[in-house]
Amino acid sequence: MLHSNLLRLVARGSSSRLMSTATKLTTVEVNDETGIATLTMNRPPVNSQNVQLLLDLQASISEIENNKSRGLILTSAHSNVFSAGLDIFEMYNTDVERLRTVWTELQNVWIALYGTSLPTAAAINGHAPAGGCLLATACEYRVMRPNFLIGLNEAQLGIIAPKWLMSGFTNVLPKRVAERALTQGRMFTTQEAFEAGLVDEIASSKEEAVEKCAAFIGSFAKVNPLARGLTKLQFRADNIKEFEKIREKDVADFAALASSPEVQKVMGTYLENLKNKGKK
Ligand SMILES: CCCCC/C=C\C/C=C\CC/C=C/CC(=O)SCCNC(=O)CCNC(=O)[C@H](O)C(C)(C)COP(=O)(O)OP(=O)(O)OC[C@H]1O[C@@H](n2cnc3c(N)ncnc32)[C@H](O)[C@@H]1OP(=O)(O)O
Repeated sequence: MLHSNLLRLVARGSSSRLMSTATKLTTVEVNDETGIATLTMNRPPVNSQNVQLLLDLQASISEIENNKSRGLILTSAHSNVFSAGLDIFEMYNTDVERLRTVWTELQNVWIALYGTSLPTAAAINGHAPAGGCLLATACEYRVMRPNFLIGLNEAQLGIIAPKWLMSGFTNVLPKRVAERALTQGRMFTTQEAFEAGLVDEIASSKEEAVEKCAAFIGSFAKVNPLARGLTKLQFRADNIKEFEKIREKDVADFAALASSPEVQKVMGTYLENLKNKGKK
């Protein structure tokens, strides 16, 4: 008997296959004509990154690498949020072990996406704060729908993001612009992000964003994939090496910080504000 979690191929129109991964919060769809895989985050309402979503993202990235797709497009199933970043509910009033797991899995997703030799692009079809921006900037190319916000807002929350978490961001922006944005905890509108170079193109719909991402990935059609991938990784090697050196200490530092009464208090107030916002 075929278990529903087994890799199954479901016909979707004439030219794409929905490859149900052994996961529930992400789906992978491979376009048969282009060979490009679309990885969709689907954790309503805002794709907040709990441990399960982080694990599912890792499984989907591995699946796409193993099924010989030509590239990966990351997007969201929701109409106005790409990803709200880490699930703050999961980090609030919990034990240190859980916090260690959250952070370890965030690191694992980042390194899987940032360090893949496959061409990657993000179709940002909604807001992308904090961990949402982290995933988008781990990709090589970004296309965003208008009138949304993207950025690393940690400084606004009184939190210092580690260097690896900022490295995709600092890769794509001039140093001075990145420093100012990170110290301000600035959230860029789509237009501002485009003008600064944080996103590469603006698209009026999710479909158009995915098409533009596919065109970017298609631009490598005539390039030797091994040469392309190794060249990409040479650009990223310094950040990856630096991250590998500190990754365990980084987990310990995060768990200590996030479990401290001061940061727990910030989280509690933040969650209250988020809930009250919904009531207004
Ligand atoms: C704040 C403390 C963080 C603590 C970290 C501690 C130590 C860290 C040290 C260093 C590392 C720092 C790295 C952090 C990485 C992160 O990703 S932290 C997460 C930061 N994310 C945000 O600040 C985003 C918050 N959300 C929003 O701004 C908005 O929700 C949105 C994404 C712009 C969408 O707006 P919209 O109007 O569409 O929706 P709502 O705001 O009404 O939300 C709907 C629903 O979803 C819940 N929700 C939203 N965001 C989160 C979240 N990040 N985690 C969990 N739940 C979230 C919200 O509460 C609503 O729920 P409902 O009221 O039950 O419907």
